[in-house]
Amino acid sequence: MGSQTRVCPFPVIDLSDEKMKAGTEAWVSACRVARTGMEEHGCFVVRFDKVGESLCKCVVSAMEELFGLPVETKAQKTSEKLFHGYLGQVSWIPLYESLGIDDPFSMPACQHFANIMWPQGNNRFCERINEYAKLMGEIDHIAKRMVFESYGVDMERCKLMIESSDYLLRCQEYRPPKNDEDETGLQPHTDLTITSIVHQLNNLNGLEIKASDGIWRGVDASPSSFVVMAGDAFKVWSNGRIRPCEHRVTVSSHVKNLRYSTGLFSFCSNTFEIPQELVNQQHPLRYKTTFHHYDYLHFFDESKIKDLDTRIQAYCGISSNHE
Ligand SMILES: O=C(O)CCC(=O)C(=O)O
Ligand SMILES: [Fe+2]
Repeated sequence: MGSQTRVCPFPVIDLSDEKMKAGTEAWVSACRVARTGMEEHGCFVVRFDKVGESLCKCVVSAMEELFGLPVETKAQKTSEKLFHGYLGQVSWIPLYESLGIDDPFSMPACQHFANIMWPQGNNRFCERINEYAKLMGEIDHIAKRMVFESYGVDMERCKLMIESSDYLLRCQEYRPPKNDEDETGLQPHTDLTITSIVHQLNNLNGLEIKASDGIWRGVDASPSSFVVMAGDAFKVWSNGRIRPCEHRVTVSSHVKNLRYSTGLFSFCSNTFEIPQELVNQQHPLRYKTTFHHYDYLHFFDESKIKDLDTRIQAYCGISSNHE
């Protein structure tokens, strides 16, 4: 499974390419690829070799150590923010377990998390997670710069969005299905984030994305392959141009190992405004200009509206132009 190579069905940007520097031709064309990927499929794939196999292996062992803890210990990571705490032992997604590490670029924040899991602390865990999260952060920042640039939105606004973002590293473990158990790891959904950077950490496939033609397609796992997905908030930011990425996880019953994946999720810590550059005659303003991200999470939690467009429209839509 994991080592099969197929042609990637989604646009790919090679960040390991030396020529990929702001201002170069390669960069300008990558910006276009990023935007097209976001508008058509809600995602693009980046090749990024800075994480590398050895850090990947270290993070996998950190995950094994973390998820090997008793459920009561893991359940101590709670959060008032939706999907930021421990999620596991859920009847409709029995294969899935996850834990969120808030503010993972900060070493003290990683230590705060580790102290909940290991009262005596766990420096090795913190160092690995912190190093890994910061590298994923680089991908997040580059991806956002590319999208902003391709829309001609002022780079200062991009900086502001990055600076006013809260990051969460969600660590996920999926066990293989038993006997005739269903292979569903996670049901189809879009993330509530601005962007989510997803990494299939231990080389086991499972992530599937609904492409623009409506067909579910898998993304091959590799240590250097990361999927940049648009979440609901990015659709609002783009005044409806970006399509949030619809994805799901399927865990093959042929594989006997646990599957580990991570997601670097970004949320706006307060409010953002839809850039003026994205509003014109062809694209009249579709949403209230100011978007309050945590309020949206709260709205989702209360309303439980599953359909993405209905939920965005109900939360901040201003016209009757449904898609
Ligand atoms: O495990 C994966 O590959 C994706 C996880 C995911 O979609 C999520 O946590 O929202
Ligand atoms: Fe997701």
